[in-house]
Amino acid sequence: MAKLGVLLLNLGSPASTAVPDVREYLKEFLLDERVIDSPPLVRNAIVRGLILPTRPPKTAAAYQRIWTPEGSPLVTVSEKQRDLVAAGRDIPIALAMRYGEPAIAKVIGKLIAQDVDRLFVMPLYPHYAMSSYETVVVRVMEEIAAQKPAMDVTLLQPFYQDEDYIEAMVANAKPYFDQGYDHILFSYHGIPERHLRKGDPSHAHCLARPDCCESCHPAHHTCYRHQCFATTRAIVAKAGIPAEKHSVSFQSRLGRDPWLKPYTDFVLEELPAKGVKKLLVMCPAFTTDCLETLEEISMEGKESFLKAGGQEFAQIPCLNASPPLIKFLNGRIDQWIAQ
Ligand SMILES: C=CC1=C(C)c2cc3[nH]c(cc4nc(cc5[nH]c(cc1n2)c(C)c5CCC(=O)O)C(CCC(=O)O)=C4C)c(C)c3C=C
Ligand SMILES: [Fe+2]
Ligand SMILES: [Fe+2]
Repeated sequence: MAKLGVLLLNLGSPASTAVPDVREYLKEFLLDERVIDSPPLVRNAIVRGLILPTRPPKTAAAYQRIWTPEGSPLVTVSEKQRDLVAAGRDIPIALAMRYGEPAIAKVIGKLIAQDVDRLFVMPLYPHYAMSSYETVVVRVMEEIAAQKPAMDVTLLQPFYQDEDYIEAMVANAKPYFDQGYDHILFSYHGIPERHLRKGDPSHAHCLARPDCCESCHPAHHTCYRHQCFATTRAIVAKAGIPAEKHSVSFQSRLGRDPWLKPYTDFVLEELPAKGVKKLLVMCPAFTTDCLETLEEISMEGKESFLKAGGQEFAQIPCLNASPPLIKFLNGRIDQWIAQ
């Protein structure tokens, strides 16, 4: 009989808000070839020469604004998700982070020490990007190849239009939708446009035309932009959000290269002039609240929207450790067990 185990994964946070810990975290994160995808010498020069000497104090200050007595929201809420999924199950449910702790190598080592030989790997990213889903899966598979190559592994695929995930998103957001709004902004983490083109197997489809993501194409299997639009369409259809009352934007860009547009920070400043006074922001790229939702959107974004003439602003919380998310994860685990 196979011994089953489940591994939940997310991005990870610094060990603390101290500048040296933040620098260490940014070093591991940004030296990842799937995050800054320049040739190694250039990547090293950019990260070690430009980013690490200047960015850590700014990032540390941002983390200080959201840090809780228990630690980073992303990590502590992920631990709650793990504990809730584990409750009532008699198989190991583990949690690891792509960067920082709990580290993938150690967590896989512990699962192997518990004799797990059939593993369900669950990256908690709804969408495929080489800088999120792909890098964590590649890292997990490298570690399994090194520690237990015979492991029987199943991967949870990006669940951007999974009906149960969409149902969870709508259930979680309903109290906010019911309060009324002028506009809902679906703000997704951005990626460089180059990353979309790299992931396009035809090298001719992604971003070749503005509506590339609307037509049928095999590139969409790995097209982050297409998948973000598909999530938005599905939520909008299920919740009955009018076409003229929502839009999509992309946040958190880094560096000077073009990233997916429109940029959330610009959109937040423009919306009040278009008559939007009461705004809801939803961030479906994140299953769990983190620096990018709690600080960049709920603090910085709110401030710039209000400064530009907006009157009411709310960020709809991510699914976090809510019953709808736990139900969704348990549904996928039950499906895998039954296979
Ligand atoms: C939702 C998936 C994510 C994608 C895709 C993604 C791409 C991506 N990110 C950076 C650079 C940074 N991201 C940072 C924080 C951060 N990013 C994600 C998720 C995705 N990133 C999360 C969940 C978080 C928050 C982590 C937390 O501890 O709460 C940061 C750190 C903060 C900062 O200094 O701004 C950086 C840097 C790039 C370059 C990129 C794609 C190429
Ligand atoms: Fe990021
Ligand atoms: Fe596309």
